[in-house]
Amino acid sequence: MDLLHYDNNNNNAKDSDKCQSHHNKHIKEIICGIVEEMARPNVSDIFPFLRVFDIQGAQARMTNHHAKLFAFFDGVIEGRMLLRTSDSKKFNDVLDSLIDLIEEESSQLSRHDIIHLFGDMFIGGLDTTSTILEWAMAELLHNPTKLVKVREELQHKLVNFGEIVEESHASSKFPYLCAILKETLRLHPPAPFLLPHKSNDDIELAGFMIPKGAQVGVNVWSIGRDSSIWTNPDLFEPERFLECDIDFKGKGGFELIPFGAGRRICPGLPLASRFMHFILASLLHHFDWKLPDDDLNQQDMNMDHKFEFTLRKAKSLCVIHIKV
Ligand code: HEM
Repeated sequence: MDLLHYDNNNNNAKDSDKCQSHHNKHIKEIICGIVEEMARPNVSDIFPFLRVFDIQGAQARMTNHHAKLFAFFDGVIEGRMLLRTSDSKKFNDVLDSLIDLIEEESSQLSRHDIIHLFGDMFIGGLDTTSTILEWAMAELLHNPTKLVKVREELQHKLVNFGEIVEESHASSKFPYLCAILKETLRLHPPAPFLLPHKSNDDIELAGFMIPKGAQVGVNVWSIGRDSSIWTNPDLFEPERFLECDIDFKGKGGFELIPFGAGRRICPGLPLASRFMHFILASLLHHFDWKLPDDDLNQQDMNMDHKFEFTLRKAKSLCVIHIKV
């Protein structure tokens, strides 16, 4: 099921694509603005009494970005509702299902809720998912033997046996693909400090006193590279996950928690997990990949991080796809 079609009214495929790509660009710009703002150091986080003065203008800019984002979703919902009444047209995407819910008698969901729900989903899900896929592709191009191995796994299961794989069986059917994503999340967690948490009380943890009200960040990037937990922590070795049942669902151990753990674990985890596996498998199965000529040697690839709110590649990945 699609999340939402922005283009409610276009029957012409070409115009519809154009409109969709215009909206994609617009929404990407807004989300980038929000994510950049979240990453910018703010003196009010250190001296909370300064918050009311908004010295750096962060609050004003953030309010502006959110107003644009909410206006955008409001426009999409408005268009869709009109279309449903005038043409009885339905797209059967998530938006349609949510509108069905608000139209139910005594519904507890409002249009306002949908706007905020989409806000959460897009802010929380867009940059994180695309970043992890970029890193997974970059690691595979940087380690071509692993690229060959995962493509063989997909080829073997999908072509030779023509298998249709149920999502719930993905990890047993494609163990190497799953291991690649775990290894990518270990080395390049999109949210390297999770989201800021705040302690409700004074608490002593591992010998450290965390005072009530302190802001706490969990450095999952560093947990992922801790040599007391992982052998050769800086190497990309998906094989390490084939022999053990470590998962990223925040249950059991805490050595791999790119989505957080416990009560505030990422609510988008099930969706993100499906997206990541499905998109990566599709990219690898349907295309061959190579580096552009001037960057042919995979050892020379720039694999540095850019520490922002999400842990992006310092140099965006540039690759050539060849349809197979
Ligand atoms: C690879 C993809 C993703 C990663 C690595 C990721 C990671 C995270 C992390 C680390 C947190 C904070 C957890 C904490 O505070 O302890 C979080 C929160 C959140 N994520 Fe995700 N996320 C991903 C995809 C998504 C998707 C696809 C959605 C929605 C469709 C989403 C929606 C959210 C929301 C709404 C929150 C805030 C939850 C709260 O305030 O309690 N995320 N995510």
